[in-house]
Amino acid sequence: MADRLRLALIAHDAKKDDLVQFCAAYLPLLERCDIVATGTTGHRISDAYPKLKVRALRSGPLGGDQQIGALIAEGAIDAVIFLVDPLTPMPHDVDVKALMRLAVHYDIPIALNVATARMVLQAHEAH
Ligand SMILES: O=C(CO)COP(=O)(O)O
Repeated sequence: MADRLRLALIAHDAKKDDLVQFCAAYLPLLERCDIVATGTTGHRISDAYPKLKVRALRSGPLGGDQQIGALIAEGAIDAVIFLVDPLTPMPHDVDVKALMRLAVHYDIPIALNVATARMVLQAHEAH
């Protein structure tokens, strides 16, 4: 693993506020991460926390999930926090599935809700 945690942050629309709030609790740790995010999520995080280093890719429905999947395949991501909305059908569901499939295949921790996201960052903090 690289010195700085290379963290992917993604949230569906109904979960973006939860992700912004979640990040508030881990700002010192997140300041030591290289964060990559899907477009709208990345801009929400950057606007809320200008000190964080966030690289915003395409919006999820326009290829952002696929870009993060490709980074996973290249070995460029250490962990994914992806707050998914289980109640809303998504036009880009296949892209979301593909990202999850690659995270599973490459054995990259992927947190799909806040409870697991806490565990992922706490495990990193403990190192
Ligand atoms: O749709 C998403 C993930 O599937 C998130 O994309 P945005 O961060 O661009 O909203």
